[in-house]
Amino acid sequence: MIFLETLDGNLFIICGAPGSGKTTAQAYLTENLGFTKVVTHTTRPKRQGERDGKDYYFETQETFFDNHYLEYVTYDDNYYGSSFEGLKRALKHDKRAVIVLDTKGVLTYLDKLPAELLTVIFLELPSTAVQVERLHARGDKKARIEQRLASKEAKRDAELPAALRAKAHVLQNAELQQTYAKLEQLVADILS
Ligand SMILES: Nc1nc2c(ncn2[C@@H]2O[C@H](COP(=O)(O)OP(=O)(O)O)[C@@H](O)[C@H]2O)c(=O)[nH]1
Ligand SMILES: Nc1ncnc2c1ncn2[C@@H]1O[C@H](COP(=O)(O)OP(=O)(O)O)[C@@H](O)[C@H]1O
Repeated sequence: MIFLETLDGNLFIICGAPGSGKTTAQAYLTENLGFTKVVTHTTRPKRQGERDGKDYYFETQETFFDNHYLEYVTYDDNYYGSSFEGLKRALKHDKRAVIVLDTKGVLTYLDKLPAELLTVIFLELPSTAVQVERLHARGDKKARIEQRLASKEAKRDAELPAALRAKAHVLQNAELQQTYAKLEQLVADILS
């Protein structure tokens, strides 16, 4: 059993709509700013180029429940969950970790973990047209994009939920270098 009160350090949580740049922002934090990624678990099929244990732990409907979850959700008909072990491992490493969650998961984290541990970033897209363009550019097929954007979870996460307004730092992800600069500034503000 892992006790949540024994966790300390800084956990940055990134949320936002599909294609808002969550994975891109997370990679910037891990590759440039010394963060460790919390790898989460999912039953969704691997996208081209994704690797098991790096992008996600890819699970089947059967193996998904072999893990101990701090929380898990259904998103567009697949399970996604973050394990106690993964979180503890990432924070132990250098006490600066980053996780990508849907907004329901963010609310659970705010409920279960000490507030001083958490920084929440909500990424905003300039427009729906840009969102679709970026999902195409990532290699998602038209039918997949349509299904994903029609899901109730994607619709919910298109805008910052009211319950997160007081806590989330909203970052518009338009021009990428500017987004990176905003991330650097936020990290400097929080960690200094
Ligand atoms: N609550 C929760 N959400 C997760 C977890 N892992 C990923 N997600 C979220 O699941 C959603 C779908 O992720 P993904 O299939 O990678 O699609 P994407 O948003 O298009 O990159 C995103 O909002 C992720 O933030 C998790 O462990 N818990
Ligand atoms: N500011 C940006 N300008 C142009 N392309 C971007 C920008 N941010 C992210 N992308 C690209 O958009 C696609 C979706 O980004 P991704 O990080 O996978 O989003 P998410 O994880 O939120 O679904 C990727 O191909 C990524 O390289």
